[in-house]
Amino acid sequence: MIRVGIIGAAGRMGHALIRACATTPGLTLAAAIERPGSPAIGTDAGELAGQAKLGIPVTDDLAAAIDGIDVLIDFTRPESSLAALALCQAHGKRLVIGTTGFGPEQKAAIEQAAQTLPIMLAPNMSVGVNLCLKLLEIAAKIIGDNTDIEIIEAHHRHKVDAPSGTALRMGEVVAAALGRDLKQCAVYGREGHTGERDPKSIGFSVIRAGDIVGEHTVMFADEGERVEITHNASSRATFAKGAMRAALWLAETPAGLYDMQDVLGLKNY
Ligand SMILES: NC(=O)c1ccc[n+]([C@@H]2O[C@H](COP(=O)([O-])OP(=O)(O)OC[C@H]3O[C@@H](n4cnc5c(N)ncnc54)[C@H](O)[C@@H]3O)[C@@H](O)[C@H]2O)c1
Ligand SMILES: O=C(O)C1=N[C@H](C(=O)O)CCC1
Repeated sequence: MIRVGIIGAAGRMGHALIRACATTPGLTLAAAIERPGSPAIGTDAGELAGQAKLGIPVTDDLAAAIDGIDVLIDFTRPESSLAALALCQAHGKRLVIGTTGFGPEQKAAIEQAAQTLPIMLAPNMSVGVNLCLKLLEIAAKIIGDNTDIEIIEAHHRHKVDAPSGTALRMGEVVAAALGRDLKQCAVYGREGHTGERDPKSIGFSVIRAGDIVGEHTVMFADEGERVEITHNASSRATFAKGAMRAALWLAETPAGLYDMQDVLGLKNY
């Protein structure tokens, strides 16, 4: 049995992760961690996630819990992920990171830690989104240079980072397939007198509304036709299932920085 720790246990993803862990053969929940001061501290992780009691009380002390786990799953905030990363490094624990919104220095710290630790970092753990990343690579290579590329994403009102990690990854995949640098060609929203569209740009548009779980469309638009690749998530269970798959995979994998394409065996497609 692989012993899983879930940090961010009281969050939207935390609940979905606790439920998924309880029903995944080969995994057992060994620790549920929340931020100090969270009203969830001391509650039973199973009950917190709306399920039967699991006998695992939610704690704010990852340092005390870490020796009892094999893989930590983190869906929190970048600063918290980095603090958890430092503890995982100190204790040699594998880490699945679903948190989004990392800056360049934070990404560099994760890359550095992955030299000695197995880490899986992915902004979206659904199979469907990872299939879309492959489709985007193909579409970009075939029609990307002749079309206007726009990425549109929509998420719930509580999301704190924009564009979504998934939208940014989609932009990176498309830019790489076209030999462009996303830092140079990305346009984040438009307002006022913008001038005509730069044909080499990749545009991003963001919607935050209600309880939208996660929607992404990449548009390749020409005169007379356009191709759209769309993924709509209707439940967080799809991300949680991917995280469980990643934990099982990472438990058998040597040090390195991996993404969901590695877990799903999509790298060489
Ligand atoms: N990779 C994916 O497939 C995927 C899917 C969904 C969400 N996400 C990302 O996961 C993250 C969390 O999303 P969410 O909707 O669950 O957010 P949320 O705000 O509902 O949950 C985050 C939880 O982390 C907890 N937290 C914050 N700081 C902490 C700390 N220092 N120690 C322990 N716990 C701490 C918060 O109290 C909260 O309960 C976001 O970055 C989001 O973009 C990724
Ligand atoms: O709910 C969120 O927050 C999500 N964030 C991820 C992202 O930023 O791409 C994935 C989908 C849900």
